[in-house]
Amino acid sequence: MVHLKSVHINQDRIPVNEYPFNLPIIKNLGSLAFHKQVTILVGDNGTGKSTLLEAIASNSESILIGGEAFDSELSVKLRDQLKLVWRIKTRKGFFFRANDFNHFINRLKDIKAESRQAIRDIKERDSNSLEVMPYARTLSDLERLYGQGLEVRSHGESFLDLFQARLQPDGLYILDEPEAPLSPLKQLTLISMMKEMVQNNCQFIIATHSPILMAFPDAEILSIQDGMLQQATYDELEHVTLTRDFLNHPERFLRHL
Ligand SMILES: Nc1ncnc2c1ncn2[C@@H]1O[C@H](COP(=O)(O)OP(=O)(O)OP(=O)(O)O)[C@@H](O)[C@H]1O
Repeated sequence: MVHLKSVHINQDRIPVNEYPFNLPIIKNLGSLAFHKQVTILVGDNGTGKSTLLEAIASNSESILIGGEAFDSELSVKLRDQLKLVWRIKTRKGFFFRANDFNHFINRLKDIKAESRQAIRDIKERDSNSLEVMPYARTLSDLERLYGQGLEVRSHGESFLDLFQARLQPDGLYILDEPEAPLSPLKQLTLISMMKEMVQNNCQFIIATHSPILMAFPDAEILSIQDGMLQQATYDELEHVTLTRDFLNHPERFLRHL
C-alpha cells in the first residue's frame, strides 16, 4: 500500500522563467501518481530529480537525514506550490541525500564528543549529580542505534548501518542517489533491506543512476524524457541499455573517446 498517492503542482502564478519553475520537468509536471510501493526516478544529470524530491520531502515534513535544513529557498518556493495527496499521512521515514551523508556522520561524532565532555564536566562538579542523565541517554541511544559508531565504519558500511538502524515499518523513504557509496554487492544488500521493508508497508521514492537499483522487482519506473516524466520499462532505459552494451563491448565505446 502506498502512503503518498500523488503530487500535484499548482501552475497558476508561478514564475516560469525562474529556477526551479523553469525546469522542464516542473513545467510539465501537472500530476504525478504513485501506484507502487517503490518508485524509481530516472533521468540524465540536471533534469531536476533532486529538486523535485527535495520539494516533495519538504512538503511532506520528512526528516532530513544529515542535511542542515531544506536549504534552498528555491526548493521551498516549489514546495509551496505542491499539493500532496495521502492515503494516510505517515510521520515515519526520512529524506536522504547521499551528498549529506558525511555531514551526518560528523554531526553524530560531535554529539557523542559533546555528551562525553558534558558528563565529565558534571561529574567533576558533583559525582552524584543526576544532570548527567540526558547526556548518558543520548550516548546510549546512539550506541543502541549505531553500535560503536558510524564513523569507525567505511563509507559504504556506515551507510548500510544507517539504513539498518533507521528503516522502520510504515515509513515513507525518499532517497536521492542512495547507491553513491555502495559497491554492486552492497547495492544488492540495500535492495534486500528495501524488499523486507516493502513487506512491512513502507514506500520508497528513489532517484538513482544505478541500473542495479532500477531493477528492484515490481518497481514503477518513471523516466524523464524530453522534460516529461513517463512510465518506462527496465529494458528500455538508456542507463540500462548503455551499461549493458558497454559491459558486453567496452572496447567499442572506448575506441571513440
Ligand atoms: N539553486 C539553484 N539555482 C539555479 N539553478 C539550480 C539550483 N540548483 C540546481 N539548479 C539547476 O537545476 C537543474 C536540476 O538540478 P537537479 O540537481 O535537481 O538535477 P538532478 O536531475 O538531480 O541531477 P543529478 O542527476 O546530476 O543529481 C540543474 O541544471 C541545476 O544546475
